[in-house]
Parts: sequence; structure tokens; C-alpha cells
Amino acid sequence: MDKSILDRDRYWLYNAQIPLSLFLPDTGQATVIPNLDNLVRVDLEINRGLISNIRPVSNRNAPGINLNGGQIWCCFVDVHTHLDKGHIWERTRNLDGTFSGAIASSTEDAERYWNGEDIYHRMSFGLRCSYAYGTQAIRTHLDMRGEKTDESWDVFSALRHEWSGKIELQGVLFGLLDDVMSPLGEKSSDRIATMGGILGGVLFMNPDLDRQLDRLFAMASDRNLDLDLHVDESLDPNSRTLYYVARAALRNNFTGQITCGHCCSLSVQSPDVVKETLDLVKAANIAIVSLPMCNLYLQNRHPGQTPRARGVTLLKEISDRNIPVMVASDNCRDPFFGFGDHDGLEVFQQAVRIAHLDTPYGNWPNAIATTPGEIMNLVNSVAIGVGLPANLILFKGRGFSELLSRPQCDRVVLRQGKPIDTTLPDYAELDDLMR
Ligand SMILES: O=c1cc[nH]c(=O)[nH]1
Repeated sequence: MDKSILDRDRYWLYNAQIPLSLFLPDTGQATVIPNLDNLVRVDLEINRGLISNIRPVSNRNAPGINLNGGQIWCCFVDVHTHLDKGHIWERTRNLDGTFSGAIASSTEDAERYWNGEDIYHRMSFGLRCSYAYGTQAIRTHLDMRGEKTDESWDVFSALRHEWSGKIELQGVLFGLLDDVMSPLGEKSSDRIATMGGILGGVLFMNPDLDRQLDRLFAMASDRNLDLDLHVDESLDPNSRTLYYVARAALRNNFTGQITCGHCCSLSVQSPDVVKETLDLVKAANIAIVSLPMCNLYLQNRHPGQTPRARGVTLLKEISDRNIPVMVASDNCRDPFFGFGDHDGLEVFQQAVRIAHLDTPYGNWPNAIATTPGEIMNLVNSVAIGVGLPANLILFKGRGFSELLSRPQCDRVVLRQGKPIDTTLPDYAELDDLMR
């Protein structure tokens, strides 16, 4: 590929394959019939940072590159992360690999090591990985840390400014519900309301859950905040906090946007219970985000036993009801997930393999791009269509088998039509923080 052409203001990407579902409706692809993988073959022109033309493959008489059937995707949107915890693995591991072990280790790490500088360097490392892999927007949960909660939001605010135009950042106030609803939580909520933040929290079954949720919804409504909650991150079939959230949303006539993450217990509940919950989720207009890599890591872990139930939520059943459904990376190299590198393609690849999102692939590429783009309110910027910014990833992989069988390290990431440096940061940069 003669990449020097990509430095021009105007050029064509010839003979590309694009997932049909990533197109903005009715732009340019209408006359092209998708193949079995739901990919359409087109030429795409870029002019001054925007997509200026999409047409069926035809004569190549203007400057451009032949992609030979390689895929073009729009840049990823990672809608559920914990950048503040990222990359602490080398200094604080989760030795038993369980959910409770993850909470204990990450709390210990925060108490011992977290300060503005530590959080800044680790978060920026995560952002550099994400950007290099082709991510254009990230929502991160930020742990409440008592009186030091403001420090995390100061770092977030500085990074949001630093990364503006490259990665759109949204923050979610995250803690146990009792902490989120404490006087400190109220104060932090006032602050995040001025920063476009989102109210979050982790839910556990308890006799007071209805009352807690009514209070949480009131806090969100009073401040005009959306909600993003961790629900049912467990394989206990009696864990039904998603159902309680949906009921509370309807009871409180909540008009904000609600996202619920994890929803693992749905995978072990009876069809009747699942139906009852998903009917309400649909009625309450809740979007679901699955975190498959973290779920595989933490769920069903018992010493000396090979895991059987794998904890990934009912992606297909949720999607079949037209409930917005997304996948995201969640934790990276911390006690909740000891691996990960903030790569949207890895998230998609793992989700496809774990949840059988192939045969057919259908609209699943949307789960890591356009759907979270809508949930993050990134209006008309996360899709492929004439007039939209050319924030695109060019993969050599042609069909999905090629795309998802290799890590696509040689991908080209275009931002406003220009290739970016896709070199990943060196782990050694974090060494001083791990001592
Ligand atoms: O960081 C966190 C906290 C709760 N659950 C997760 O998966 N990650």
C-alpha cells in the first residue's frame, strides 16, 4: 500500500469492504448488495477530513489506494472502562482471581498508591493505547475515594482537555450505592453535573433496594444526569438488580438515559424470569453493555475447578428485542481483569467467539461503534456516511474470518482523513509506578 497518498487532502480508498450496519442509513451504499458477512464492496473518497463520496466499485482514475477488499470500519467507541484502575497489575494482583478478591486488591491499591500523578500516568497510558488502536470515544467509571474523589475528577478533567479532538471522554461517578447517595456523593454529583458526567454505582440485592433506587433516580433527575449502573455481576440466579432498575425507572418516570453493565446473572436464570426482566428493560428504554473479557475472568472462579458457566449476558436475546446492546473492554490489567490493552477489535473478536455473534454477523459491529456512539450522544459522528468525519480504521482482513483471526497490528487509523501514529506505549514507562 502506498501510504503517502493518505497524506493528501483528497484521495480514494478503492475496493474496500464495509460492514453494512456501520453506514449511516441511505448514504451511498444503497445500490450495493451485501455479501454473506453483511459486508458491501465500495470505493470511498475522503476530502479535507470528511467522507465525500461512497459509490459502488468502479474505475480508478483519481489518486487513491486499492484496499483489495480489506475492511473499513469507523473508529471504535469504548463505552464501559475503568481507566483509573488500569495497569496496576504488576504491583497489586488478584491472587485468587475472584470478584471479591478484585474488590479487596483494588481497594488496597487505591489506599496505598493512588494520587493525582499516579492516576494521571496510568489513565494516559490507557488513552494512548486506545487511540493507537482506533478508539474515538471512551466512557470511564471513576471510583469514589472518600475525600480524594475530587482528585480523580481533576485528573479526568485535565485529560479530557488534553485529549479533546482525539478521544471524547465521559466520566461516571462510581461507588457502592450508599456511598453515591452519601453527602459526599451528593457533592460529587453536583460537580459532575457541571462536567457532563454521569451518575453510576454498583448494585447488590438487598431489602432496601427499591428505596435506594428511588433516591438514586431522584438525585439523577434533580441534576439532569444520565445513569450508568453495574448490575448483576454475579452468577447467582437470585441477583435481579436489573429488574429492580427497570421497575424503578418506570415508577419514577425517569426521562434520562440509562445504561446497565454486566447483567451476568441473566445467563443462569429461567426463561420466564429472563422474559419478565427483558420486557421491563425494553419498556424502560435501558441500554445494556456486556463486558465479556472481564466476565470470563472473574465469573465462576473456584479454586481447582475449570469454569463452566462463563457469565456473559444474553446478547442475542437482548438484541432480538431491539434493546440497544453494546460490548466494551471494562478493566485492563488490574485485579478485575489481569489482561487487556484497550483494543476495540479484541473486544469484538472475543465477543464474537464467546457469544457466537457470527453466522450471521448481522449488525454486531455496531455493538462497539455506532450503538455506544448513540448512547454517548455523539450525534452523527460515529458511522460511515457522506459528510461525516473520516475517522476510520483500515484493516487488511477481508472477510470476518481474516479480520478476527489475526490481531490486525498493521491496521491504519485515520483521524479526519490523516493516518495517525499507531505505536503503542511501552510498558516500561510505567515501571516507576510499579516499584
Ligand atoms: O472496576 C470494576 C468494578 C466493578 N466491576 C468491574 O467489573 N470492574
